[in-house]
Amino acid sequence: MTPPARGNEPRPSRAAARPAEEPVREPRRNEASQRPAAAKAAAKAAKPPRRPLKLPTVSFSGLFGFLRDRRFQLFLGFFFLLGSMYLTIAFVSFVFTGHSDQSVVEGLSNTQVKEAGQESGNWLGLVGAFMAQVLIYKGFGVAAFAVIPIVFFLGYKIVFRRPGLSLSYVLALCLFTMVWLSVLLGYVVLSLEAPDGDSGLAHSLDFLSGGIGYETALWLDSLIGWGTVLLLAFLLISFVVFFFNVTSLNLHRSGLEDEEVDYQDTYERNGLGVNHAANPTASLEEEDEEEEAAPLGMTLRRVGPVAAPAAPARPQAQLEEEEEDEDADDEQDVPMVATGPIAKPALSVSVDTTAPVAAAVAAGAAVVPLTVAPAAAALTTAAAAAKVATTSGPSFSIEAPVAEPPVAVPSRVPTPLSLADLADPDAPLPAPSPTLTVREAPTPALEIESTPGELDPAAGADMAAIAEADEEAETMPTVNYDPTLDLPRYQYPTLELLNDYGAAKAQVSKEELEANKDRIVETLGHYGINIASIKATIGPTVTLYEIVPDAGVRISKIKSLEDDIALSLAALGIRIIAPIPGKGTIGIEVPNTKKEMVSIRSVFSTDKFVNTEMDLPVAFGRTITNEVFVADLAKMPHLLMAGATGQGKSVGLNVILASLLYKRHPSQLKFVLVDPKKVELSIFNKIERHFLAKLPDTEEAIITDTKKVVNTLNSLCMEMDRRYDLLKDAGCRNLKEYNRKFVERRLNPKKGHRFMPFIVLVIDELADLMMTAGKEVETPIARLAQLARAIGIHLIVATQRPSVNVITGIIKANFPCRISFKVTSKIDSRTILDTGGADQLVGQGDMLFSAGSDLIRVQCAFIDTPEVDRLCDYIGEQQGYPDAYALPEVAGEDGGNGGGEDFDPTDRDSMFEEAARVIVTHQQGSTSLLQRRLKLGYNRAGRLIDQLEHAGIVGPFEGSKAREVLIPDEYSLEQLLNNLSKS
Ligand SMILES: Nc1ncnc2c1ncn2[C@@H]1O[C@H](COP(=O)(O)OP(=O)(O)OP(=O)(O)O)[C@@H](O)[C@H]1O
Repeated sequence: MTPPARGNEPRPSRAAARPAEEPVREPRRNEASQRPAAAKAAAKAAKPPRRPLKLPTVSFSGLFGFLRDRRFQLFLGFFFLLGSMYLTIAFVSFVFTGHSDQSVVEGLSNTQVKEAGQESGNWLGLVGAFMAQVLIYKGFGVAAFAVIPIVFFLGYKIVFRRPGLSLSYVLALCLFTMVWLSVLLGYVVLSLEAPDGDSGLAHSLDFLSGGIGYETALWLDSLIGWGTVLLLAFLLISFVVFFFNVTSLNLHRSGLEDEEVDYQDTYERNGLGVNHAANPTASLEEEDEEEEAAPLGMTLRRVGPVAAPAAPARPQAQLEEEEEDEDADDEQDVPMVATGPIAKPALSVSVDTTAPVAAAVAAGAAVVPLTVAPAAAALTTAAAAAKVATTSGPSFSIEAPVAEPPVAVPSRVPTPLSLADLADPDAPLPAPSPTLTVREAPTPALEIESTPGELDPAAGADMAAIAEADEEAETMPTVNYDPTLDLPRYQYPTLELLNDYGAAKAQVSKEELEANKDRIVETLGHYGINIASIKATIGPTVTLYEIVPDAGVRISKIKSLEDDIALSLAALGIRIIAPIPGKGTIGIEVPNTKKEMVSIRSVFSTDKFVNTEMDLPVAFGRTITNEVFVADLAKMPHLLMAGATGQGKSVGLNVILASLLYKRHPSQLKFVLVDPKKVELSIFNKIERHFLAKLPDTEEAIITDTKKVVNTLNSLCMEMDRRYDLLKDAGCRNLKEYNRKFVERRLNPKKGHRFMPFIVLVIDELADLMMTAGKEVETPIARLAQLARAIGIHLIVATQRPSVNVITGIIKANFPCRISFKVTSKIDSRTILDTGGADQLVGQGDMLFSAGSDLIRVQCAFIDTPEVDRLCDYIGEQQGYPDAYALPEVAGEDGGNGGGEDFDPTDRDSMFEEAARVIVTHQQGSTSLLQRRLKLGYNRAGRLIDQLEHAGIVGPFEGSKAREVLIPDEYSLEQLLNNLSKS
């Protein structure tokens, strides 16, 4: 259902139209008119019939071509602006002079204009009096003032070309207000009338409603009587519901819903009409028609070079070709699109500091809704808790944070301890020393070293390109491009799609805590290790006991007792952290007897996730201190996941995908899903036209066949190659900078530039691929992992078998961020994390997240298959792109990037030789150079570069640098081309 591209419209170019007009030029007509009629007739008979082709072409664009003339637009725009002023003055004047002018206007047919004008009292003369009379007195009463903003807005839009409210938005609002208000006032006036049909007051007020308002009210009154009031109320409510897209009457809306409203607002500000309800059946053509029908200067969504909303998934080549067809001055005429939400930079990992407040609150009051007032209550409760802590007995104390910000608090009970219980002065206090402190304090924010992938400026800096890009910047329009306008009605998923498990139940009793503490103290005591103090922090899966040993005790001694302590506690999954980094204490993680399930909804509803400014935020779950753990995939920049079968990998992958689907618009993110197991990711098929990318001419977007995986990986390498070329051309160091520049319209789509979405490649089972395709997949994965960070391609690779022949050295070296669910042996744990510990996890989503030196234990959130299903249905049922996002085509079965010997010369592009000459003349092996010089689309230029590589004209891809040109001069090239054609 691709709508006709702009460039394909049967619109004659100016050059083509001119010769067609020549036969009817003035001089000939004059000559002809001077001849006698008979001679004229003879000449006419003798003249060969005029060829139909010579007739001037009559087309819409030809007829209304003057509308594109900026001078005419300005003329019209100022006409409206001044017109609105004129109306304002005339209307205000009517308030004072309307009564006296009434007879003048009504008697116009019998009076001379000059006379009538002299009689008229309106400040703007007879015309002013007439307009006010028609619009106010006969029309809509005072509500007719609503015409003024319409006229003003029309002029403003045409003159200033500013993005913002759309005309349809203002029209709908003003017209509704005008009609509704005049009928309401009509009804009021009617009600004030005496039953005998007249009343002085009503008569003096009847200008309020105007004739139309009064007559309509009268008609309604005779039809439905008092029901008129109800009808008006109903109309008002309906209008508000549709106009402001009210979907919920819940005043205590979660943050995520609020955010949707923000997006909505953005759309409205962007001039996208008023009804944003998802309309899965609305075709893209319809949208285009709407735009075409909009009056001059109001086609805000016709964003020219790139925004063509109806064909967003079109390959860039097509876009470019369309653009080539545009008139040269089209660029100036391109109407603007308002700024939309752009991904902002963010820290890579953050921790939800609300959790401790939640914990404290939850301990005192079980459920705290997501409103500000309860958050304040949280503070009060937390303060009370702190007070309790200071007054508690010497052998058992509780710390609770006081100064937490009043933020949204998740409705859950993160810790089983009841402050009320513990504050009870009569409660029996445990005797043994040392003191156990149950701590619900925040841990310091976890930060992964920010390693934004950047092109080496020295290697890639092409100063000429940068200068050129800057030069372009000056000539391009300054209004911003909004990629989300591709699918303006897209609704972000809501929390309602996810299961609500309610507030979690208390899992760890005070007795359990005390018993564990006693056993730890006792066990260590057996080995002569005395403890100064011990604190417990309760998490969803494990409780962390933090020990401060007596002075002089060696840490390595405690570490060596790990197994003994585990034995004496009779618990699996004990992990000893000695020392806890940055704290100088020793941590012993003991699994809780009853685990708490962390629902995805409870994680997604937190302030941390809702308000995150990360580019690709992933809410993994909760740390052992109950804090929500959100990390930025864009900063990781790739992720390796391992875990024995049944330990939560698939759920973990779904959590990652769901997080990204909740936070990104389809125009900003694409997934390439590789699922050798064939069943794990198939559920995401439904969002193919929104979020998936695939090779052209392939049926399924989710790749299950190894051969296709190789092609897809090679295609991604090509995409990476092209993106690097574009970045270099734009003088940008990473995707973010590039997209910012593009959004600001400082990059020219005619030169191949485009808005680039993030691409996330997910491989669900690497072991399978490595066994069947080995090096063929290892090499492109490693290349992508090494180089793709700066250009927004991120990899998530999962495997059941973290053995060294699957996670090879080269793969591992390029995945600094790793996640391990429970694995079966310490060796596996070392393979994936470079340290033990993953073998000690308790399963069911218990995981270790490693980012460089940090190792964080997280209980992965749980998302069930029906939830994923609902999420995908919700997105899939909305209007999407015509097809999945097209990855570059790869030349042959082997992917086109390698296999030089198998190259088939007959496959060469018809522009091969020309491309070779361009490359050799400029001594620059770049795809974008070919695009510019030969006016080619992306795919074709990319293919040409591959063919040139096969032919030995350019060297292999070198990341940020341009490819090396292997032929020194044109003479050598001609010889080579001769040889090639002979062979
Ligand atoms: N975060 C979690 N919270 C609670 N339970 C979980 C969690 N993750 C997984 N589980 C439980 O473990 C089961 C297995 O999880 P999952 O299917 O993700 O394992 P897997 O590692 O992908 O296994 P395989 O590799 O065989 O596909 C789930 O059905 C669920 O019952």
